[in-house]
Amino acid sequence: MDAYELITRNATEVVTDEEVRALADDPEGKRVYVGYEPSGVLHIGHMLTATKLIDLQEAGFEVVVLLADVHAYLNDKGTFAEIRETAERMRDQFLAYGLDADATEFVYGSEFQLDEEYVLDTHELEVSTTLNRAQRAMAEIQGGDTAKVSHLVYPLMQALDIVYLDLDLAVGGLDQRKVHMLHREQIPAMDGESDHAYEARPCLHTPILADLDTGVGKMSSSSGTTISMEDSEADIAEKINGAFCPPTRDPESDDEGNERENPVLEIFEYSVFPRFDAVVVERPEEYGGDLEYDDYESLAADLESGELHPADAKGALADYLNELIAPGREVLRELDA
Ligand SMILES: Nc1ncnc2c1ncn2[C@@H]1O[C@H](COP(=O)(O)OP(=O)(O)OP(=O)(O)O)[C@@H](O)[C@H]1O
Ligand SMILES: N[C@@H](Cc1ccc(O)cc1)C(=O)O
Repeated sequence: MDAYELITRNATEVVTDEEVRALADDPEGKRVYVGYEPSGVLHIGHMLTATKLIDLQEAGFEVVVLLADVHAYLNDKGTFAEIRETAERMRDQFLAYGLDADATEFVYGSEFQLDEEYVLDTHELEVSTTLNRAQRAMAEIQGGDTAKVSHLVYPLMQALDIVYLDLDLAVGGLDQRKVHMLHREQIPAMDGESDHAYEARPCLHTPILADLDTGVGKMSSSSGTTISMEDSEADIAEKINGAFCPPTRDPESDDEGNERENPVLEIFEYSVFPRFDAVVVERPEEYGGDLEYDDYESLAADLESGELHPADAKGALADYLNELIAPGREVLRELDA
């Protein structure tokens, strides 16, 4: 796989393709980040972007993980002291998940977001951005139903982080795209207080997983079922066993099932195949024996044709997910001991 393929595999969107191709021509030492509101426990949504960071690390990028403590505070996720404590827990889980400790820089937002130049730059963006624009950027990020003033400052600061961390590429789930678009439009128009380059950076967005039980809407940790590093092997098996996984999809039918995604296949595609060379589905001899897949497409085709039964696919998915999650679970156990 060449650098461009590795950088962009499983990305839903890159902005712009031309800029990302230029990075792929010489990725060594380029800087990329994902920012996370510290929430204590990594869930499968965080893991998707972390998997992309692992790809980028392999391609030669320097990875920055922003533990966005100030942003979590602005999004009403707790007191500042509580947020700082959960950030520390999250850092260890990212390393356990497979990020290379020597090539990953962890930065707290509060390390630079309270500096005078940064604060003045935020104010400059407050002057140049309409209320409507900031609110739209936050639509998929804002916690709670009521927009607060803090929710309007939040996306402006996120747009500025990309400048202050001297990044060459910003990565996030597709829910971050409007903030990234705000970055691309507003930053080049700034006067700016600092020596950083006020230039728009390319962005890469990872997919949003569908709800595990229904395949409709977004998998969410506050409602519905999600997989996290707190889950035991038995929890994972139970959750995956209950997941929506229709055996076949008939494109001609207007049955409701066709509007749903298949979360089991999504997790195979975005979380499992990028981390394992091959996937083995164990089956008793009487049902045809083990199946081995080198790529996602052949597994999906077998599920579609009926060669692979959903129950067998789910069993394998639970095993592979457990393997990915086990080291982080161990870290949590040690922290709580
Ligand atoms: N369904 C999903 N699929 C992929 N990534 C997701 C998903 N949900 C959240 N993320 C990612 O996980 C990170 C945390 O997002 P967020 O706090 O919104 O998730 P959450 O804990 O599920 O929140 P909520 O309970 O409000 O839905 C973000 O980086 C986001 O892009
Ligand atoms: N907006 C991100 C968190 C974040 C904060 C600041 C950033 O610079 C980047 C990302 C989220 O929804 O989780």
